[in-house]
Order: sequence, then C-alpha cells, then structure tokens
Amino acid sequence: MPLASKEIVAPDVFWVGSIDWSVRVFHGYHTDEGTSYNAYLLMDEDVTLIDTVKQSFSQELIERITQVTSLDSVKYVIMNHAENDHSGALPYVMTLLKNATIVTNKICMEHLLLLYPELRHYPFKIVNNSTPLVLKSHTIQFLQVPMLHWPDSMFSYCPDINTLFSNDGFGQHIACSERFIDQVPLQDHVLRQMREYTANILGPCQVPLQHALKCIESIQIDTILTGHGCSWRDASVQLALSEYSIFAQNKQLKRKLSIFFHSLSGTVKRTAELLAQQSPIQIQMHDLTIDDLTKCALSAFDSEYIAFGSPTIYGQVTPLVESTLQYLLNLHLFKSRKVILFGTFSWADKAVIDMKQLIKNGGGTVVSEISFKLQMNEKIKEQIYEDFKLIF
Ligand SMILES: Cc1cc2nc3c(=O)[nH]c(=O)nc-3n(C[C@H](O)[C@H](O)[C@H](O)COP(=O)(O)O)c2cc1C
Repeated sequence: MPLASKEIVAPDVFWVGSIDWSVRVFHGYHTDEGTSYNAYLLMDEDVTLIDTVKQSFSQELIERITQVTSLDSVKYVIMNHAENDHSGALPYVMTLLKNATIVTNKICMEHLLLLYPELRHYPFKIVNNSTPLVLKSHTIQFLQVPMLHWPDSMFSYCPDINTLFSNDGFGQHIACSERFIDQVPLQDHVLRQMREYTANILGPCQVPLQHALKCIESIQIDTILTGHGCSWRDASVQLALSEYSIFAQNKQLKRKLSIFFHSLSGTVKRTAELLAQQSPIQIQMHDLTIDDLTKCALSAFDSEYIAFGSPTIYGQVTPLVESTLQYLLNLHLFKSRKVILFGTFSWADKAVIDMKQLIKNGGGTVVSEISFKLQMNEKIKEQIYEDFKLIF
C-alpha cells in the first residue's frame, strides 16, 4: 500500500515516522498526550533518510520507507542527534539499508558508537557547518546547535526546498494524526505543548537557543519539520520562531504567581490558599502530592512570581518540595523570578531555611519568607498583606 499523500510534508519529502499514542512517561517527562518520533525521507536520486525513530518502532519505519522507495535506494541516513528516541531504530535500519552511509557530526558519531557499538561496521560521513551533503538534485547544509539540547544536536537545512529539519527544536510531545499545526483545530494547544516541552527539555538552554536562532535568521524557511509532534509551514513558521525568540530573551514571564506546596495535615495548604486569596495577580496552584514535575515546570515557565510552601518534617523541608524545587532550579526556572517561601513547624523551623538555601545556591531571589509555629495568627496574616503590597 503506498503511503498516504498527506505524508508528503514538503516538496520531495515524506514523513516516515511513528506515532506513540500510549507513551505516558518519557525519561521522566509526563507525556499525557503521547508523542511522535518524526523521521523523513528526502526523495532524490540519492535517497536520504533524516533521523530515525525509537527502537520499538523500527519495523514501522522500514515499512513506511518501503511504501515510498526500495531500501536499496537509500544512500544516506542523516542523524541530527543521538538520543534513543531518534536513533533507537538505527542499528536495525542499517542492517537493511545495504547502500547507506550514516551522515552526522563528530560528537554525534561518538555518541552513536557508544550507544550502539555494532554501528562501527557501517560507513560514516562526518559533516559540520562548512561541509554540506551534495545529493544529485538537492544540497543539505548542516547547522550545529550544540546543547539544544545535547552537545551533538544539529539542524539540517535543504535550501532547494527551504526546509529545516529541526529534530528536537520546535517540537512538542503530542501524538496526533496531523503533521502540521495548521491542520490541528486547537493551535493554542500545540503552542502550550511546545511551551511545556521547552520548559522541561530546553529550560537551561536559553543561550544555545539564542545561538540556534542566529544560525537560522538569514535562511529562507518555508517549512520546519520537527522530530516530535506537529511541524510548521508557511505562516506558522513565524509563530514557531517568535515563540523561541520570546523564550531566548526570557520575555515569556507574565504577572502570574505559581504556588507549589506540600502539606501533611493542612496547615501549609491553608496558607497556600490564603496567599492565593491575597494575590492581586493570576494564580496557578500546585499541590505537589497531585501535580507532576512536568506540569510544575510548565507553570513556572511563564510566572514572574513563584511561591513554595513546606512544613518542617524530621528536621527538614519535605523531600517532595525539595525535589520539585531542585527540578525547577535545574531547568533555570527561577531565573529572573521573585520567590516567596512559606512554611510551618512545631518546634524548630527548618523548611524555610532549607528552601532559602537551595534557592540561594541556584541564583534565585527570595522576596518574602513566611514561617510560623503550628497555627497562622493575625500577625502572620498582616505580614502576608504587607509583603504582598510591596511585592506586587
Ligand atoms: C511526621 C512529622 C514530623 C515532624 N517533624 C518536625 C520537625 O522535625 N520539626 C518541627 O518543628 N516540626 C515537625 N513536625 C510538625 C510539623 O512541622 C507541623 O505540624 C506543621 O504545621 C505541619 O504542617 P501541615 O499541616 O501543612 O502538614 C512534624 C510533624 C510530623 C507529622
């Protein structure tokens, strides 16, 4: 059966990826809506496969390729990044693509050979920004975008069709039957998923992102074909670029307060609710016993204000608060944010002290500390009121 025509995603380019409808956790990231592993086949006399899929979808990838062309006609397999969601199928695929050479950068080749030693039996062609791959009727240029989000990450760009193969760049974890954002009824939803992906995967990558945007600013892009989720074409290309540009400059911050708390018997929870009541700005509330880290990162992503609350338990902040706080710190999500800490104790406050230390180590700015013994009183309420007058 030939591949459906909707899988022609750019002139001479077929989508040959896989949709993972049921994956819900992806290296710790909660993929509530599944994801896709997008691979592409560029039809030329020198047929070129761009990226592969997760190992469990290897056979599906082969079937899709054979719906378009013979396996023997594939001459190159470009690997833009070595992580297993893009490379897992590569060892199997190479056993069947008898005439193919793996095309990638030096770091990516090193990663691939460490992950899959059997690949040493196949030819590699090492490329960089100044060594394009010249096919019979197309040229592919390579743009190294290190740390977006691994040191080996690169974009491939085909100027003949103004198409950027962006791998993890501009992606989102969504499983859907549409290939482009303009085919999806709720485009805001795709943007939200892209922000969630950005917060959780690219959080610490603002500088590499600035570099990547600089690399592509002078090239004509009609289509961005991503490694996950929906791709971008025509007018939506600008939307994708402007989303990334906003994040690269940390301009996504809004007047919003994200409150994260853990409460064993309700005191900290009641305090969180009081903060929400007093706040003159939009609130997002996260009970850490319910909300996962992925959602917490998305919430913090565009919040100018972040509040964390914990009781002192066994002489310290609770592990749940500590790990969430550390996760957000690792993703640089305290950068330029104002932080409010609140906690309760029975005999010696330590939770607020611990949280403050963590935030100080991570370069955040604490603007208010609220700590009280067992029960909130009028004096504490007054402090919150006064602090909020100054903060907001
Ligand atoms: C298992 C347990 C351990 C606790 N350990 C401490 C502690 O080490 N130091 C302290 O001052 N209070 C300790 N407390 C008291 C709590 O910090 C206090 O009751 C707090 O107000 C509880 O907040 P919550 O109602 O939001 O859970 C402990 C309470 C529990 C239940």
